[in-house]
Parts: sequence; C-alpha cells; structure tokens
Amino acid sequence: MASETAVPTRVKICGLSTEATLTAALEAGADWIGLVHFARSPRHVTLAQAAALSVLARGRAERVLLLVDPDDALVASAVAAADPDLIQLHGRESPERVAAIRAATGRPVMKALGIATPADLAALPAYAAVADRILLDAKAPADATLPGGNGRRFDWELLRGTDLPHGTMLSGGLDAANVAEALMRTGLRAVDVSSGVESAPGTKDPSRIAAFVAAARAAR
Ligand SMILES: O=C(O)c1ccccc1N[C@@H]1O[C@H](COP(=O)(O)O)[C@@H](O)[C@H]1O
Repeated sequence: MASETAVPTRVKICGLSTEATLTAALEAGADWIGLVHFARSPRHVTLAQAAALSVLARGRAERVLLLVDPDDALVASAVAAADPDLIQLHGRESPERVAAIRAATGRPVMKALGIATPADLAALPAYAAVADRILLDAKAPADATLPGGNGRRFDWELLRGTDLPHGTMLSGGLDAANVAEALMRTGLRAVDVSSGVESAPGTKDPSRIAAFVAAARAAR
C-alpha cells in the first residue's frame, strides 16, 4: 500500500466526449480530464473532437489523451491534435515502447497496468522506471472488447505490502459510493473514473461527476 495521506486527493474524469460533460467535469473541479481515442470505445472521440475539447480544457485541468497500442503515426497525429499534458497508454505497450513514446513526444506518459492477481504487479518496477505515472486498473477479462473502461474493480488488498511509485493512480469500477473506501484501503491519492459517472456506456452524467469529485475530495 502507499502512504500519501498528507497529499490532497486528485481526480481524473475519463472518457469525456461532449462540451457539456467536459464543462461539468471542469466545474466540479477535476484535476485531469481524459479523452479516449480508441475506436472500439463508446467514449471514442475523433482527433478533431479531441482538439476542440482540449482547447476548452487548456489551463483549467490537465488534459489526458488515452491511446491503446498506438503506432508511431497515430501517436504523432493524436498528440498534434489533442496537445495533451499527459499521454495514457492503456494497451499492451512494453516498457521499451512506453519509453520510446515518451522520448518521441516529449510529453509525460502514464502507463496503465491491469491487475487481477499478485503476479500482475511484477511488471510494476520496469514500468515505473520509464513512465511518469502508473495507473492501476482491473485487468480486463479475456473476452472483453475493451482493455479498460469496463466498470470492474480489482481486489485492492492485492496492493498491500507493495511499494507503489509516488503519484500512482487508482481506477477500475470506482464510483461516488466506493471511492472513499478505495482511497482509505489503498492509501493512494489519485483516482480515475469513467463508467462510474455514466448513466449508460459513453454517456457521462454531470450530477454523478460532481458527486464523484466531492466524495473523493471529502475522503480521508
Ligand atoms: O474508457 C474507455 O472506454 C477505455 C477504453 C480503453 C482503455 C481504457 C479505457 N478507460 C480507462 O479504464 C479505466 C477504468 O474505467 P472504469 O471507471 O472502470 O470504467 C480508467 O482508467 C479509464 O481511463
């Protein structure tokens, strides 16, 4: 578990795809806003949409561009369009690939790791050495369409005794009702949510966004 209890909780709202819901996240006080560019996702935004939403958020929250196993051409075009403050890699990118994308773009990179068993934490040091931030998510089932954004949580007790890098972000099945317990049980101080602030897959709900940010901030 981490021990960052003196650090204020920071919140990422991921999968924003409309101006109205982006505004809701900004007005709720989100620290990061996530734009998903992955065609299979119900939260997918085109690069033109990502560019427009990114301009709206600039200077108000850190803009996170989520990509899944992108090739060099996609990295270049997506970064040029979305101008992200942080690139979230949510596929099977190796540590070497994470380092290469970081070097090529000059942007900070957050690597998502899917967690289901203690063995899934074995890769943590190799990624921590090359990524600016680690994101822990529930491992997607083998038959899942998406590698994340499935509204599934993992057993937070798996983190007990693990030396997590400073700033590690927790995700996977979080919502306003469980985020305080998640923060308390893991000791982490950064959380990410997508499904838990939606009324249907891909449809963000402004009242759930506000409730999630308030619950995370109120947590001790
Ligand atoms: O949100 C998506 O559609 C998505 C698609 C592909 C990879 C990751 C995706 N989302 C990320 O998944 C986690 C957990 O989301 P949830 O709250 O359990 O729905 C989160 O980090 C999102 O950024």
